[in-house]
Amino acid sequence: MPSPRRSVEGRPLGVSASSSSGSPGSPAHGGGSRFEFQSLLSSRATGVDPACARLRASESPVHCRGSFPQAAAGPSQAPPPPLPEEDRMDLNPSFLGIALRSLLAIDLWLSKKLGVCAGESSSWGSVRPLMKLLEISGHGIPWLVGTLYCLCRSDSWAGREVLMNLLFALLLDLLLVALIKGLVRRRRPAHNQMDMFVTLSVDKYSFPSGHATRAALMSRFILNHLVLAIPLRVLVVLWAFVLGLSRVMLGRHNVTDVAFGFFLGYMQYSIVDYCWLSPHNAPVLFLLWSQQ
Ligand SMILES: CC(C)=CCC/C(C)=C/CC/C(C)=C/CC/C(C)=C/COP(=O)(O)O
Repeated sequence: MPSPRRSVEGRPLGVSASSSSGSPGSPAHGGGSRFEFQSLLSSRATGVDPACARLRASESPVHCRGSFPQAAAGPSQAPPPPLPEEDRMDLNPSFLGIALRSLLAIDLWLSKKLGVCAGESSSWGSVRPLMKLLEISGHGIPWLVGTLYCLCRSDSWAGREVLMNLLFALLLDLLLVALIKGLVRRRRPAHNQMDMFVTLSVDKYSFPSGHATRAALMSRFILNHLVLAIPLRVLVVLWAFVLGLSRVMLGRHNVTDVAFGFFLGYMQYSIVDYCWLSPHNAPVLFLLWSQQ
């Protein structure tokens, strides 16, 4: 980020970045952009912030030197029109802002480092086919088709109940992931090749990872409703973890997309468990199904 003192064009205090190419307000995109200075008095939409006024009047070294004609011109001169909100960058962002930007920077850096199967020519390009096989194992379509098939074949009420809830869980997952992807609209990493097996339109976005939510949701569901030997239980957890990791290795996602995906999938299971469908609370659903 250019130093405010070096790129002074006008007024003291608040900094605004006006760029024609970078993302607005983002210091990460400030390269080549023109930085302007604007009085905090004019950058605040309403009233005068007393702290800013004090700084402007007496404590600003810039102002004291008297090297800025507009600042020195006195209160009678009309303040310049405020820049659009998206062109401004606060000089003293909050601790949360700094923490989030740092997390984002670490996320992007780590995701790029881990994206070793992003292309055939990448350092681990030879394991890309295996990663893509894993991708299919966590895709929504095989899970939906498999559940519907088992539901049709099931001849016990207990089995039907579990499968009905599994179907509900899968549909809830698709809905929530599509909703969040559509709201957040985070682009997939630049190094991703968009060569995925059947996608929905929101799947051009990466936050959260749908494979990670499914991995967490399905593994929790299986561990709670299937009686499995310990090695198989370990395998289920391992599958979920490796599937999440493979999303970053394939370059499909950043680490935070997968981490949040795991969290969301875990929480989705809690919702499904809480709303557990049974012939007692959803008799119509079960009667309809039994007439198929
Ligand atoms: C069969 C029934 C009852 C309903 C069909 C519902 C439906 C719209 C299914 C679509 C399944 C589908 C195409 C899911 C996309 C899965 C996917 C590619 C997710 C992206 O994962 P990500 O980890 O890259 O975010």
